[in-house]
Amino acid sequence: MEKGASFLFAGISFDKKKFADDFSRFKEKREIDNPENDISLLESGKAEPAEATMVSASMRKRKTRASEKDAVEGFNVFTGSNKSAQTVVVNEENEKEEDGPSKAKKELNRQMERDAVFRKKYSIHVSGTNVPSPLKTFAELSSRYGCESYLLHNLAELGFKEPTPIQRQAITVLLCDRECFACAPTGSGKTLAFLCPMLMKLKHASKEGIRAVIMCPTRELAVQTTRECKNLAKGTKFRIKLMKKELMRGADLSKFSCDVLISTPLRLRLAIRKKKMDLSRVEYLVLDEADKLFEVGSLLKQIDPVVKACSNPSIVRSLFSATLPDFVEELARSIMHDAVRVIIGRKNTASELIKQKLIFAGSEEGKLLALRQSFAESLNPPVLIFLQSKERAKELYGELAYENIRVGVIHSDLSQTEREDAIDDFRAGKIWVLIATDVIARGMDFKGVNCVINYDFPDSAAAYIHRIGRSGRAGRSGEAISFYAEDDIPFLRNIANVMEASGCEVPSWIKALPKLRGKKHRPRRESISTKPKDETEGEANQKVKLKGKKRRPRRVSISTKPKDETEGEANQKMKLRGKRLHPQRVSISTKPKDELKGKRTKVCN
Ligand SMILES: Nc1ncnc2c1ncn2[C@@H]1O[C@H](COP(=O)(O)OP(=O)(O)OP(=O)(O)O)[C@@H](O)[C@H]1O
Repeated sequence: MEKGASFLFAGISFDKKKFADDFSRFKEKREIDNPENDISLLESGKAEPAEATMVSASMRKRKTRASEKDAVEGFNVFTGSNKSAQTVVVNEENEKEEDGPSKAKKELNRQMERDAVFRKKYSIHVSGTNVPSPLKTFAELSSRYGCESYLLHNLAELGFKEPTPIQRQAITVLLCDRECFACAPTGSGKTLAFLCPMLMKLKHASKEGIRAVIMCPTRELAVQTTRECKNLAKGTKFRIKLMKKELMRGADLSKFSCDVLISTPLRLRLAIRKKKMDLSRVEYLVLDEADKLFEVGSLLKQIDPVVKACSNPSIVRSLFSATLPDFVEELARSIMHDAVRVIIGRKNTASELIKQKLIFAGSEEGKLLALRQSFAESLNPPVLIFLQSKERAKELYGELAYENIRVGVIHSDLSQTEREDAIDDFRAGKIWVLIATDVIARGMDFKGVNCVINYDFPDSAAAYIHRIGRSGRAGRSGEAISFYAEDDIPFLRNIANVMEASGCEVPSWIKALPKLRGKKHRPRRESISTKPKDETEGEANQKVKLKGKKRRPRRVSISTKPKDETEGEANQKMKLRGKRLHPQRVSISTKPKDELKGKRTKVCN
């Protein structure tokens, strides 16, 4: 792990003067703290004032912090829901030993048993102390947490009838002011799992600084999350802002305020450093695709100062991803306060709704042939094709652009507008096959992608899970095809493990391959292009410019005549339009011209 990682989430100091209001509230709440009441309120699942539920949870959190317990207290990681439930029961019994068995305690035990059964049904695994009961229905947002009617209305408008497993658990955890790191399969509704409690916690629009921050690893994902957040907040006055270039043009952002700010780490870091953006009032911080953000390298360096700048002591931080490697868990465990870990199904597995296939293509040439053949046999758009670099994406685009397929390309060399256009066109069905780099491999929600093709083998199991997860979303089925060549064989086993874990068959010879750990697989690959390099690049660039125009490619002339001659004829023809056709024809005669003239003269005479 990089050195900088140790600073993550650190540096939070409480400025009592600046936060005098918060401080006095904090004091008040501590005075009325009563853990037993908290738990029975939380776990009963009955209608109760939202305020009471949330306040009690936040009190518990603050009490834990104030008592200076170990920061990771309560992390019975991998112990599962039953055991954590037991832990709570034992703690409760110890605390109230002298009171003897009470009705409330019995009810609490029963509730915990019910929760355990419910969690098992939805493959929800939790670790941490006093984990709140999962949601049974969206209506409980109102009955248990007093959510505003606009939210239930918007959920219904969006067609969401019942919560997905991650929503059932993560929403209640966050509503109880508990920090949370969550791992759930791709396409399982993680976005709503953090947006919904965030809007509920913010309650109403306010102009007091920046109140919530969501960090996403790519601009595309930030745009999508902003749109989803606005959809969910329809009918409210919440100011939901995407951190755009235009916003950065402001000379000083120290007074900038909004309810929700969605950004990539780089923009936000620049805004803090160069434009004095103030994040000290942020109450809610989400790191979406957390493992990507924590990847050692540039992103980690960018999020560190952002996380430090979010210095509000009451902040609730959460991490979400479909893949949660051990190093991210360790980092989260060591830095978050009394966090709850929520895992849906098995960690780091692909969605079971995706039919996965491996195809041996031998060489680059073999891949192109296999792709063309599969399109010829059956093309079932929308299809996404992933390549390992923008150069290769351009090359494949150069090969497919003039075939009878509506194909598009997206990579980091395109402008923001061109990238957004490509995504919009793909969503609208104007593009059937979208060739892409990993820039859209994570988080992007394209409804109904039928097939994902890994033209280039993914560089890790996590990359594989995210790429293929663009299909098989929200309960729909999908297909994933991965081409592999000789070079990829040593890396097959990692992917095969993922396939097997999600119920796909894997040949035994692949399972017998030696394990490879921690290595990223990005081999130097031969060019895809069957054309000279300059030509391919030129065409790819030209195509991007032509987007939206009629497709009339420059074709090699059919004419066998020199160019000038052909053009001359064409111009002449244009002039003659509407005149009678009396073309000057080449003489039929095989005799010399003079001789012929003489003869004609003769006849006439
Ligand atoms: N409760 C629900 N009922 C039905 N559909 C839902 C529900 N919640 C979310 N969805 C839909 O499911 C799809 C996937 O959701 P989302 O993009 O949040 O997945 P995700 O888990 O974040 O995936 P990824 O790991 O790829 O980022 C979206 O189209 C979303 O509108």
